[in-house]
Amino acid sequence: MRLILGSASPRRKELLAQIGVVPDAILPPDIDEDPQRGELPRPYCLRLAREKALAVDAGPDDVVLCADTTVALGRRILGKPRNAGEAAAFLVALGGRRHSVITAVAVRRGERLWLREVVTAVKMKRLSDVELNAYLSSGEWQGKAGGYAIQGLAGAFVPWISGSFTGVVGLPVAETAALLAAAGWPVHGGCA
Ligand SMILES: Cc1cn([C@H]2C[C@H](O)[C@@H](COP(=O)(O)OP(=O)(O)OP(=O)(O)O)O2)c(=O)[nH]c1=O
Repeated sequence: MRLILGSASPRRKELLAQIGVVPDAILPPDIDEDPQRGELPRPYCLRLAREKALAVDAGPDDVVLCADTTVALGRRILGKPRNAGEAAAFLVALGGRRHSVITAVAVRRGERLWLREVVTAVKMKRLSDVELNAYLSSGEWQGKAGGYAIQGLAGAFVPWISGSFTGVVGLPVAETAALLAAAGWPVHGGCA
């Protein structure tokens, strides 16, 4: 039995390491991340996590772990911005409001699949032009859903969250540990 992390995200690898889990292999899946017409954020996020887990080439006894993080502003899905202009538009839309960050985690072993979503409410303050421009110049928005990373400079813009901090960063570790255990992968809370 091997543990395969199906993710190109360095954050997910680090968050797994935080709970003492080290994958045997990292095989990022390549799937189409475009939302379907009219698709809502939560079903979208669950669908992507599932599709990622199914796209990883693994043996029948291997445990595959994948996740997807989606920022939802009401019914709107904010994915990874394609450029700085789109990141700016996302941050302006998020400023002064509450939004949700959904992370869906999928664990697969052979034909069996365990799926779980974790939704966290996040409040972002309204950014001044100086803050917005400094953040865009930092480049930290790149590759991040919603165009920000709470674990970096944007932490200064987030006065409040309700839910899972690790879920916002990309992998809710408590729920992930439970899913891995359900699939038969031993997680010992740091004693692995
Ligand atoms: C909101 C938020 C997102 N993110 C990141 C987590 C995810 O890596 C990314 C959302 O993109 P995802 O599509 O979930 O993941 P990914 O493309 O980085 O990696 P893979 O599909 O191979 O697993 O946004 C943060 O790091 N901090 C945050 O505060």
